[in-house]
Amino acid sequence: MAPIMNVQRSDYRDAMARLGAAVSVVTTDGPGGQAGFTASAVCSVTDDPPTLLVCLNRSASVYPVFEANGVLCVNVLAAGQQTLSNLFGGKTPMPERFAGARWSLLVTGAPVLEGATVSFDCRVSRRTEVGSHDVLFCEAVAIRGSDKAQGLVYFDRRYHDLLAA
Ligand SMILES: NC(=O)C1=CN([C@@H]2O[C@H](COP(=O)(O)OP(=O)(O)OC[C@H]3O[C@@H](n4cnc5c(N)ncnc54)[C@H](O)[C@@H]3O)[C@@H](O)[C@H]2O)C=CC1
Ligand SMILES: Cc1cc2nc3c(=O)[nH]c(=O)nc-3n(C[C@H](O)[C@H](O)[C@H](O)COP(=O)(O)O)c2cc1C
Repeated sequence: MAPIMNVQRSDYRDAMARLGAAVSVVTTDGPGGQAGFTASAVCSVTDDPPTLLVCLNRSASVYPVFEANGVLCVNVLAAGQQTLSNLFGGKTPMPERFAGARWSLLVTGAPVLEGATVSFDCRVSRRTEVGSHDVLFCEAVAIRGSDKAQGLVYFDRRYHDLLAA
């Protein structure tokens, strides 16, 4: 493939499709109501204080809800949960999204997904605007993991189960 020098949005998206990533359903609940969306833009920042980041498009219908609540739970999807990724990936009404799985609570009240490989229950400690997105820095106040769940990766615009040997 020839190098691209003047990078357009479509070039960037095609290139990012080559970067395999975990897929999470990020949820919230509180005074702003209940909401959730699918995110691949999730990354560890530092372990002290335990902080990860989530990038959220300001034009997403869920944006004002996350802004109002200030808490969220990053639920990393397991093999076989790609249906949930599509359900939370846009357009579907919120009650329908949550009806697709079973949920519990940890500390903040944000919904914690049953069967996720791991869930990070967080308070949003800082946020910054970059282009179309807000980068939410999220401090983990509780974590719940599953030893049994196998991973799920989004690569080349498709889902791939990540099975341990
Ligand atoms: N960071 C984000 O906001 C992401 C948004 N999406 C959305 O999900 C839908 C389906 O996506 P794909 O099937 O992966 O095809 P696509 O061609 O829209 O995206 C390919 C890749 O580009 C990146 N990307 C897409 N939209 C982006 C955005 N607005 N800001 C920053 N990075 C972006 C992601 O890494 C994505 O996997 C699209 O509507 C897309 O906008 C998907 C992945 C990440
Ligand atoms: C695989 C996948 C990954 C996504 N990653 C992100 C992301 O990291 N950040 C984001 O703002 N939106 C991301 N989206 C899009 C949101 O999930 C979607 O915009 C959100 O559900 C809100 O849609 P709505 O405005 O119809 O409610 C992703 C979608 C898919 C299918």
